[in-house]
Amino acid sequence: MECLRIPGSVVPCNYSFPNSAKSNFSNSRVYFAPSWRRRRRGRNGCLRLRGSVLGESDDRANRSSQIDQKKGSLVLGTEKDDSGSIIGFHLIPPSGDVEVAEPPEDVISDEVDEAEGIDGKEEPQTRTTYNIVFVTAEAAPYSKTGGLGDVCGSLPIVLASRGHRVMVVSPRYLNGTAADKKFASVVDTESRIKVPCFGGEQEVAFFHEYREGVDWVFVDHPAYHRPGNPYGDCYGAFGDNQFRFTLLCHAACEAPLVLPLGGYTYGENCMFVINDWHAGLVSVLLAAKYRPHGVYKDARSILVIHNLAHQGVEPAATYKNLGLPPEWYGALGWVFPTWARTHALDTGEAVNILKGAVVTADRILTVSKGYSWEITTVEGGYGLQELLGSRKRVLDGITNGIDDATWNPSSDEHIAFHYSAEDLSGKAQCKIALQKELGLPVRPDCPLIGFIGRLDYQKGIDLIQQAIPELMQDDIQFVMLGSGDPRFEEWMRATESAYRDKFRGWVEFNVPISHRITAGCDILLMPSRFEPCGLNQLYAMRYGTIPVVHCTGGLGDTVETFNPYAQDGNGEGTGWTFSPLVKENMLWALRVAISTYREHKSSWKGLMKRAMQKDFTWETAAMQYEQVFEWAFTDLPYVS
Ligand SMILES: Nc1ncnc2c1ncn2[C@@H]1O[C@H](COP(=O)(O)OP(=O)(O)O[C@H]2O[C@H](CO)[C@@H](O)[C@H](O)[C@H]2O)[C@@H](O)[C@H]1O
Repeated sequence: MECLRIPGSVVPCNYSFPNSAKSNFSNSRVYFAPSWRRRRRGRNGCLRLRGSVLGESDDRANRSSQIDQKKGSLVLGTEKDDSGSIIGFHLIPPSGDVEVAEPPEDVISDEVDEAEGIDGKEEPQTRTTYNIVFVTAEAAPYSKTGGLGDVCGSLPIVLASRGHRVMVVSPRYLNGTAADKKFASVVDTESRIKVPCFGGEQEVAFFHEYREGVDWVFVDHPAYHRPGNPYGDCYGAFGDNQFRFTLLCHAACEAPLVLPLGGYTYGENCMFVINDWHAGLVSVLLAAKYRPHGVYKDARSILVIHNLAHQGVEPAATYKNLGLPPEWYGALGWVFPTWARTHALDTGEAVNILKGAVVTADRILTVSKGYSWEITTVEGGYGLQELLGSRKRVLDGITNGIDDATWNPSSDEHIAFHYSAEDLSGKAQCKIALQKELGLPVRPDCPLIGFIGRLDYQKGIDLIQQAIPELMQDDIQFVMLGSGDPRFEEWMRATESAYRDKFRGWVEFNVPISHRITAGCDILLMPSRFEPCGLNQLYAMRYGTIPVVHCTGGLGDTVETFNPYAQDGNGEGTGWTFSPLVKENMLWALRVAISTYREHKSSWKGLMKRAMQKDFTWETAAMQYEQVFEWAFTDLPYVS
């Protein structure tokens, strides 16, 4: 058996790893390349680079690709054209002091056949592959309170299907309810590390599941085991969230180094995709704790901002708990403006974890193009606008996709009747089924308006509150599903009692009913004050439910206002956007939508079909992510 040795220890002598990490690095081991690697090998045992996001032609099949051992410790796969010129590189994902054995030839052949498909269908392909490590507070189906869970549950799978090696690191939440079953299939890796933070060493464990091509890694610690959701309970946000997510970030930085997943660590050359403030310490740790010791010097980090309103701000005195060198205070240091201080002696000094990530991440992404601009303005920047503006060169926006397996009206397991853009009859039946389920009068021709979302200031619930007395004068039905701010929950219950034959307020986080509302309604209302992307309008369009939205962030980017003059009302638009965000505008847009539904049936059908046919697939977004990965690796990593 031929062995390829990857030389060069990644562990510098002056860097102290926890014991568990040392044991993984101290022995050179011989491994069979795991299945994710075998899948991408050609029959000759060399890595094959197939397909391209850059639009290369089919003659790529003739190009040779081989494993080269470069001077030093880096190993690159090179792609050459017919003349032998090198036209591309990719990093062999794991590095570290390990030996990799080529699997037997027959194993390789089987994997290649499988990858190409018996029917000759090409798998999704990519040109350069990366070791990608998502760090996130939530990932569906294991944990979800909103859109972050959806994104981190779907995008990693699509990137893995495109040839990348992908790990998702998230906490193992147990809250003593049936939701704990979601972690039933994850297993204890028996790998433990000690995290130096909060004045001591915290032992955390790693659990793991390999599912749909992704390594789902769960950080386990007693702080993640308590009633409530990932961030809080009925009394509000947990007081130790800074501690809980500091643990997550430290553990996520160690995971690629210490976990031999499939017998093989991810190694140092990773692309960390860090999501929101909960994961924000990762890029600070890379810059402050690892790179000065020669570790992760070739890794990159991308901060993905799903919601700038939450930044992980705590008193300045907590800085010493974070496990960072004292001289790095400035990266996180934050001073509240005078008006936001509580008393005359309050200096307003704080640590802001998201700010630290904005400073140290190699690139910054928001979840739509529109939002990437908004966060550089006073209105949308939540105090970080100037800093974000100073990083404009590396700031971009990529619109989220939707998971077609979960959100597809022709196969959705939560809805009673299936339908498609070609045959819409099932949608009418879904509407009747929803009216029955909600106990509303069954009236197929009565416009049914829906709202789904967190009951939060962001979502503009107060505007709906203001508009309801007027809206209830119209011949419509309205259903709201949401949980969050107790004042809005109470208002929804009271409104349902006041308008029993027209309004339903379902106070709960309930995924199946969210699918049935998405399928059964005619119109989805989203008067969000700001919306980094918004997924519900994307789901609604996929289900032929017409969105009426405030023109902000991702809502403005994804919903195209209906144009009654284009092709006699049959040409353009997938919904209605309104701006500015005032009750009158919202009511006006809703009423135009309602009259179009009632009086212009063929225009409405056209709207539904165009909305359903819009491309919001993760494949499209994943290709854009790959482009940003490439840019990040082209630039030098952040150093202080
Ligand atoms: N009561 C309930 N029952 C069942 N399901 C419910 C529910 N309330 C909400 N959901 C679900 O949670 C998700 C919410 O996604 P959004 O994108 O609308 O919002 P969120 O503000 O959480 O996400 C943030 O991150 C995402 C992802 O990047 C951005 O799209 C968004 O703009 C940003 O605010 C949807 O899947 C929705 O169906």
